[in-house]
Amino acid sequence: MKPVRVGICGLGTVGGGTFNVLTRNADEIARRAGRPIIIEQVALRSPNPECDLTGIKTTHDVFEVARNPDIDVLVEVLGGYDVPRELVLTAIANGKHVVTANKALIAVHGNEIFQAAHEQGVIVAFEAAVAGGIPVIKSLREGLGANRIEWVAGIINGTGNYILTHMRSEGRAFEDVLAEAQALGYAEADPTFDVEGIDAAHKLTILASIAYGVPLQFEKAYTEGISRVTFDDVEQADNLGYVIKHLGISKRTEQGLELRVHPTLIPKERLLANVHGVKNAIAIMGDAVGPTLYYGAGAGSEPTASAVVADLLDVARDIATDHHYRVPYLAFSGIGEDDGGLPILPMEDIVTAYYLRLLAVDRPGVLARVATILSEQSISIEALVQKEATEGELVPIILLTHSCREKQMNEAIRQIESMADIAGPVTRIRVESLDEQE
Ligand SMILES: NC(=O)c1ccc[n+]([C@@H]2O[C@H](COP(=O)([O-])OP(=O)(O)OC[C@H]3O[C@@H](n4cnc5c(N)ncnc54)[C@H](O)[C@@H]3O)[C@@H](O)[C@H]2O)c1
Ligand SMILES: N[C@@H](CCO)C(=O)O
Ligand code: NA
Repeated sequence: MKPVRVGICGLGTVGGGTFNVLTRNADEIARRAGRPIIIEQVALRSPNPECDLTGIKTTHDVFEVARNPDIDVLVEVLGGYDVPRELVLTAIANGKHVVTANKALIAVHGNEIFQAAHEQGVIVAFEAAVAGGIPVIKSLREGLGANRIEWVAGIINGTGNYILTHMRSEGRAFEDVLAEAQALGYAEADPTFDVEGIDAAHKLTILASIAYGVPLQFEKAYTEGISRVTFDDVEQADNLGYVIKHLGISKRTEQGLELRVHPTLIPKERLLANVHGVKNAIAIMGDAVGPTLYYGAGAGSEPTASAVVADLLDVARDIATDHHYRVPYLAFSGIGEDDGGLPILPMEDIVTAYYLRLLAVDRPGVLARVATILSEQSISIEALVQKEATEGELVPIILLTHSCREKQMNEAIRQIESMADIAGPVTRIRVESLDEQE
């Protein structure tokens, strides 16, 4: 059987892992694919000490790979938006299949890329782009194909979860743990993508398109990161029986789709609350199957390579199939031009419970006024903790509310922040009690 010839563009964390897994497991992979998958060329800027390139054709020009007539599949593992977009479109125009780990590329330029690929009849596969080594795209797109998906919620940024885990378990500072995650190869080239929630929003955008058959709409995702979560919030949440996790959440409602990424309080006993370090987990609710959970390494060299190589196997198996009969890029037939009657909802319309932390002057009547403001917005309080203050100091007040509309909470926070006896901004962390164990 003719081998499938691969060109790898980028030999960093993921590219290096892909090179090594493909080389090390070549025989096993060939038996699975029914033909050998060989590395024909590697485009790199600098050597990767983990990879032995003896006998491999190399280049510094990634576009040489996209135009190389001896290559069947281009693997894009550079990172970024612009060069990868041009590279992938060039490869597609040259009739090559594409495998990428780049969620920024798919979330922002995916609609255009899939259209071009469809016209050329080539495959674009991106399992590594969401939750690294966890085969969540395949599970959602194929394994859950019978279901109407009700919600998807998960920890989908390894770096962020690594930081929250080590802040909680060791009381370490944010910057210190971030530097460690970067050294381990988990973080994006620009780590603000990890800590400000952008990377998770890219991934959630992709998951929502596959779950509900809507076009990729990254620009409509609500995005909030973990950079403002303090050790005090982590401790307060712990005292109340919760763990703070950074979640991507997309729920189907009667009005449309929620698409939001933010720190979230989760009850300690939930499975998602017990996903630590660089591990990711995604809970998906289907109407037929019920709740399901996918867990594993969300970042790192070989775990991510595991997904890249699995996509190469799919390409090797599907290469001879008429492209009209292949699994569609985003699971639904058509390139996602129609939103199936599911618009993405503005953040003001979502309904959730909240954790609030306020700093108040220790004076009678402050708490009563806060309670009145909340009740005027029809927000009821589930729990309240007021810490002891020493004379003249500000006291932290912690509140847990029942569910309300975000719009009402915005108004309540605006009024609370304008009270003379409240110092500084109110911290707000949303609470989710999604029952993935139901
Ligand atoms: N690191 C992870 O755990 C992980 C997991 C899933 C997905 N991803 C995604 O995989 C992609 C790669 O991430 P990474 O962590 O391997 O990054 P990296 O920085 O370790 O590797 C990227 C490599 O590409 C090279 N490169 C960049 N532009 C180039 C060019 N024009 N020509 C030749 N080489 C070029 C860089 O020199 C570098 O070696 C990104 O899109 C990232 O979001 C990473
Ligand atoms: N920077 C990403 C890599 C995996 O997509 C993360 O930490 O999750
Ligand atoms: Na994956």
